[in-house]
Amino acid sequence: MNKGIQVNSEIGKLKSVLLHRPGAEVENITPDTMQDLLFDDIPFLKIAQKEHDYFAQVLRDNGAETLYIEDLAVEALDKSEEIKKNFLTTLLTEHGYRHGRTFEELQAYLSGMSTKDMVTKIYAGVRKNELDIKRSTLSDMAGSDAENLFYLNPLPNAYFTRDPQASIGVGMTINRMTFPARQPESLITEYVMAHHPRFEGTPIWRDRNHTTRIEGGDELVLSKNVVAIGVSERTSSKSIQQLAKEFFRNPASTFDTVLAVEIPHNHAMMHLDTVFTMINHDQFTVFPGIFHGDGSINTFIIKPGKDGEEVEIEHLTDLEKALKKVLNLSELDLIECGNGDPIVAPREQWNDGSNTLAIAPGEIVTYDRNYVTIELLKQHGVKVHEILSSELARGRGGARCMSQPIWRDEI
Ligand SMILES: NC(=[NH2+])NCCC[C@H](N)C(=O)O
Repeated sequence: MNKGIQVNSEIGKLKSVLLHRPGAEVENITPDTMQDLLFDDIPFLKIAQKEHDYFAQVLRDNGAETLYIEDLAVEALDKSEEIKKNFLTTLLTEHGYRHGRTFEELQAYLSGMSTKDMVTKIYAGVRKNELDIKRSTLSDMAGSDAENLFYLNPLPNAYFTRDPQASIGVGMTINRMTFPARQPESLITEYVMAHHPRFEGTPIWRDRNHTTRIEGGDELVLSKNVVAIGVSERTSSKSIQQLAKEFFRNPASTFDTVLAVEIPHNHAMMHLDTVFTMINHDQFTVFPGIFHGDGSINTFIIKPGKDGEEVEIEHLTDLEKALKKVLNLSELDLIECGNGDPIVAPREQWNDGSNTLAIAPGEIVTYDRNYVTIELLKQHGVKVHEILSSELARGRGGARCMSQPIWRDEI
């Protein structure tokens, strides 16, 4: 077992990875809550679990240790009664419950369970009909709160373990998530990082106590010194600049370059990794829909500042040029999702055709349904492991989104 974190690339052989097996939370999505819960449909849980187990098996068969974050959370919270209590208090407070009847009843209900059941329940959500709380507050009887059937909403996005945090180098960012539906997920990461013995002493580049937001799907480790970050629906330019400064300042960091890439702000492309992933030293997938009509795109190379400036920023509008520059490459192979076809590319992107998980240089895991992109990848010499995707894809995330590497071999 490797302790701590080692992720100095997107492509080094994958040795350990964090997953979350979709559970009862997925069955707590309804047509009315779907949008707030960031889903476009309701997956069939039994099949989603089968598909997820298959995905995990492919990773194990190829030499990766699979760790389930829900298990690590139980181990971390079981370290002491106090840790468990603080976690619950914070969770409830962040949901807006402060000392008072509901707070106390929820606390009693959840802390009366085994830690495993409690964690499972927190993912699944706590329905109002599970507790018999006699309340006479107006918010329980009128307005939008009264319509909500949950005291604690389900966390159906939790199987996208990529997003609540990001492993970068020897450390992590623990992320302030954009939407309330996902904010509790990074609280779970925070407790795992702080209290699980496996992660003792791990540097935290940026914690979740910020007002500016960032999500792991936007954070790509291109090399030991370069991180690419999407300026997206989920990640703001302010967070990127703050994180860049931390990389340049913190002696535990080896990163001296941040490449910010501005992508369209919409649900189909909520993170950079839905339109751009790294496959090999010089190979990437890219969705052509991110380029402006003239083929340009805003990219910004951020470096440590000189002459008292915080940082130095160079603006380039050519992605290929920017990548060559930061990675010191003379040639680059950008492989277009759906072969750039105006129907196939957006169709396959919608189901994460550009979202690949590299498990070694030139070797990836990706959804089977995106067969046009897969064929093209093979023509470009990429070794492809196809995984099942009927139900998992309904959450708008693919193999990279469903995995948080914590150890990769150096390349
Ligand atoms: N790394 C990713 N692209 N993750 C996809 C997350 C999808 C999820 N439904 C959300 O909207 O948050």
